[in-house]
Amino acid sequence: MATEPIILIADETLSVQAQLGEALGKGMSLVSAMNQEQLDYWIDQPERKPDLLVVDQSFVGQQLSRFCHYWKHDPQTRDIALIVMGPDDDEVEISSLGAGADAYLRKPLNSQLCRIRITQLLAARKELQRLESLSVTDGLTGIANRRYFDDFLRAEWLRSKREGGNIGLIMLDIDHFKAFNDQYGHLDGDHCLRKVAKAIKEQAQRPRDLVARFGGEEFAVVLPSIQFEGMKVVAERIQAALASLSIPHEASDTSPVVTVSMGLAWAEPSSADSMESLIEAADEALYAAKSSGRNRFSETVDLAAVRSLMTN
Ligand SMILES: Nc1nc2c(ncn2[C@@H]2O[C@H](COP(=O)(O)OP(=O)(O)OP(=O)(O)O)[C@@H](O)[C@H]2O)c(=O)[nH]1
Repeated sequence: MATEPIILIADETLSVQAQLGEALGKGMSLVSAMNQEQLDYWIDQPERKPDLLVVDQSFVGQQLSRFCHYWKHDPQTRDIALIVMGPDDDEVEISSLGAGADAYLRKPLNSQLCRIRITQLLAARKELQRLESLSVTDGLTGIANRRYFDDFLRAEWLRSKREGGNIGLIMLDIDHFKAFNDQYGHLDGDHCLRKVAKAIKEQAQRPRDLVARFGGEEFAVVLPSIQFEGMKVVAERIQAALASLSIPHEASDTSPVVTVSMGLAWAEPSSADSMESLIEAADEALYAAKSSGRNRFSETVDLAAVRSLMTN
């Protein structure tokens, strides 16, 4: 996949597109929109959206400050940096910046200034993304952390509720991990956690799946839009992946290699259920898998039973 930043230029004149192309040179991918339809096309790209939009004031006309305001608030576009090009006019510049544009370029364009502004904005954006990614990543395993898991599950829960979809959750816990640490030491314990995290992540392959470290030696897999039978397939794949990892665990009385126990829960979110009830259901199932011998998965599908447990 191309890692070059994508700059979207929305301007009805070809000469501006050409000037910016020349000014920016290599190392950036330039795409253009000559009308609103083409702009929408680029913004709707599910895989790779532009990193920066450079839009001419006349492209949006009288609606400039409204456009900037929406751009910075709409979840679809707010992460795309915004530069407005317009006349040599303080008022237009002030209203663009005041409404949320990240920078303003006066026409006729000065190529050097364009390059500097765009490069600076992209660098600042990259740094912000780096910091954001650190705050949602587990330092030891490199997968999502608990904070990200909470936000992600909440968003998916609300989405499923809105769209009448469903959502699956698998909670996993490494078997006899205390004994593993005692036998091999904490450094090997950390190494084992990294390998297990990677193996689990490789089994949740759909773009909207999430694997997170829930805490300690516990992991969570969120599977949006899945049928319950599909969850079992993922759980079986995880078991097989752990078996082929084959990390020795001499202190385990379950298996000579590291294994995991899993709890599966599935819901079609309704107003009667909460996200917490789904976590509770998966936890209950995990507990059942541990009590019935470990290295297996259990299912708690009945959210109603869990609901009554929580309210009593
Ligand atoms: N090395 C290492 N160990 C951790 C980390 N986080 C949690 N642990 C250890 O994980 C162990 C969890 O132990 P328990 O909760 O008793 O569970 P268990 O030994 O896995 O037993 P069962 O879950 O019943 O199979 C504890 O010894 C923790 O210290 C970590 O980041 N690194």
